Amino acid sequence: MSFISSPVDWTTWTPVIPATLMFIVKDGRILLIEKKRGLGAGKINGPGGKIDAGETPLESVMRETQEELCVLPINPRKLGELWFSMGDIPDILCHVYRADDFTGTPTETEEAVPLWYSLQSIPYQRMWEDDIHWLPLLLEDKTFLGKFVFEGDSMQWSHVETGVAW
Ligand SMILES: Nc1ncnc2c1[nH]c(=O)n2[C@H]1C[C@H](O)[C@@H](COP(=O)(O)OP(=O)(O)OP(=O)(O)O)O1
Repeated sequence: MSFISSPVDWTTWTPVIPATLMFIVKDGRILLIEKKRGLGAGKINGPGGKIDAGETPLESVMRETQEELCVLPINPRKLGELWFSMGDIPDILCHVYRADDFTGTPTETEEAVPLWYSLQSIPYQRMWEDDIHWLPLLLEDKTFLGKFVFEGDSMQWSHVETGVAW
């Protein structure tokens, strides 16, 4: 089923789970992960995860990137937010960061396999369906707000605006 107008009233939508994503872009390549467990296991994504109680989004994305890949982003900046109405699981608000450098060596952990891709060969077919709607904006250094309605793994509706001030 596809909707022309949103099946969700975003003016009253209330996220349950705050989360983060980090994309490190360096020398014409992007550092992604193959997620080994949890929500989205088997998919390719950026490192990130749920924000712990008492953490800021920035603290969380630094911790998650260190835990999942053993690297620390340098000068991260927030470029986007993703609002996910998920249907069968609690709704997620995800803060999206970009960094252009890092310290450490990307290393496989219990949670993730590090994968470098050239910016011309990002594997969108192995990623969440929404990613192709906003990751190109992040690569252009543009800010964005994406709103997505999912049923299971299937995206039912999407809207992305750019030029958002965070
Ligand atoms: N649709 C979509 N596109 C892109 N990215 C995501 C989604 N849905 C999502 O949930 N995500 C991202 C947001 C988060 O970075 C992860 C989900 O976090 P999760 O792995 O469940 O959180 P952790 O804290 O690492 O997991 P546990 O430690 O609880 O296992 O996916």
